[in-house]
Amino acid sequence: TRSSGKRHLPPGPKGWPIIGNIFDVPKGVSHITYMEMAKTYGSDLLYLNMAGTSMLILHSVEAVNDLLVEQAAISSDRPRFPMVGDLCGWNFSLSLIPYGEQWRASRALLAQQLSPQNMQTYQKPCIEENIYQFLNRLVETPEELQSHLYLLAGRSVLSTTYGIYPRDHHDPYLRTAEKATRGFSEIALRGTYQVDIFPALKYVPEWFPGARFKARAKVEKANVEAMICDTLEFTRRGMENGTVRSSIASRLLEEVQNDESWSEDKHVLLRNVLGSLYAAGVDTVAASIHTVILALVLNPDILKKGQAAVDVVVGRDRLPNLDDKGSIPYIDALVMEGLRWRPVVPLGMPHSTSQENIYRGYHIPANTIVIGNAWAILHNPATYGSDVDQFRPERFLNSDGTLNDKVPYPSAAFGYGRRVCAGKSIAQHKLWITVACLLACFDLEKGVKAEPSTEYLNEVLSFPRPYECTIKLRSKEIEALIKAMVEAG
Ligand code: HEM
Repeated sequence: TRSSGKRHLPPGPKGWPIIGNIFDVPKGVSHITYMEMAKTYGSDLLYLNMAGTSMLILHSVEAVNDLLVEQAAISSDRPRFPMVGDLCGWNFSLSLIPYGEQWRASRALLAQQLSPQNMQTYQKPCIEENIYQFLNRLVETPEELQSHLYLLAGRSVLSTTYGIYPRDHHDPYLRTAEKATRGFSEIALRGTYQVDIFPALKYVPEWFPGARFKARAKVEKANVEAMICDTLEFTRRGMENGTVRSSIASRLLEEVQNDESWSEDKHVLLRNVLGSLYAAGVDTVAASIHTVILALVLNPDILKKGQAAVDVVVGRDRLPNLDDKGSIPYIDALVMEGLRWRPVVPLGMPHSTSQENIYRGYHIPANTIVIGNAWAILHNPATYGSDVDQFRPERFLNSDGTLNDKVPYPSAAFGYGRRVCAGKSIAQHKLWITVACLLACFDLEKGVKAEPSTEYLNEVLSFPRPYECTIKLRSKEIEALIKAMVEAG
């Protein structure tokens, strides 16, 4: 066992002086590498020293529950991100802000807006309208599945958050938000920037040789500011001249008008919370849906079962809506299996400890980065069966087709403890209605040119490499139903 002074650290490779284990860990995200490394130490805890920063990777539900849920009071901070946070300006974002008063106030604002009551009144009609538009686009240009999916996910966040309803990919608000978010993904990829390993570099001036990262950061910062400010300004102006539809922003701004204790600080808080949602809630949702579509294309028998399950409940005279959620367990099983089989954030978001701790006799220093390896948890044969690498929704079902509550929900896909995904419920609704509607309307088949690749790109998020598939309407009547829903919306 290694030690820090006299105290024992959890198991992990020995490492070099100063740089520690930097070279033991490949560039990019590496959930499988960590899982394999943990196995070689026969431990669900894996400790690495990243040039002086302690990192602890958890590989079991037990360790995650003990450290990130039970001890959330000391493990809900975030590490600092010198490049993406300090220099590119993402520190405002709810996903990155330190654990404290501002974080608490932000989560409270969202919890209130995303409450079940608000979900029924405000989010549900908006989510449904977006999905029917998406189906209509798929009827017209099925070969553009990928870009329709991103438009669906982006439009859905912009409309529920700000009342912005982009018509197409050229919408300026959509483009600005996409640009900022793409920048985030490129920059946050571990190992891309030296300043993340040696934070003192952030003080070197822009003209200094090798400081090109500072020029990049300036451009990114401008994109981020445009994303969070222009959108809220759209809602504010729209409210003044009565042209904007209700949204999370408009309802919160209305509250402000009646709140005498409202201050500039609270306004900034509101802007920042809302500005956090696009980056957190677009690619995650699009990638999760993409995974289920890939699985359906690869498994025609599962597609058929899903279609039959929807048809029995919904019939052929209407499209599914969110009131059907709860009565088609096969769709729940499909969505859960997608989240389990290929979790979008396989290593979750890193937490950080705010004080030192002893766990199972091991010393865990203050400011240790704690990562829950969702992939390892969701691919544990003891929980999900020996065929964990297969896509098999039936694992979540009893033989009579009802949900089997003995098989745990793949909650690791949404993170842990107090920092658990703030959009978990809204995301579950979006995934459910999208999968139900796709099955009701289309036959999804392999493309003619090539077998779909099952390869995933593991960047900040994990998503399928684009694949070819054929999307055909199940009948002419369904096209009429889709058109009618779009016109009604
Ligand atoms: C399938 C879709 C989604 C997945 C798999 C997902 C997953 C995650 C994960 C793993 C985290 C980190 C949790 C942790 O630190 O332990 C997270 C955080 C977060 N998610 Fe999601 N998410 C999804 C969709 C959404 C949506 C639609 C929204 C909002 C509209 C959203 C908003 C957030 C926010 C604001 C945070 C930061 C929470 C904090 O740090 O306190 N997410 N999400």
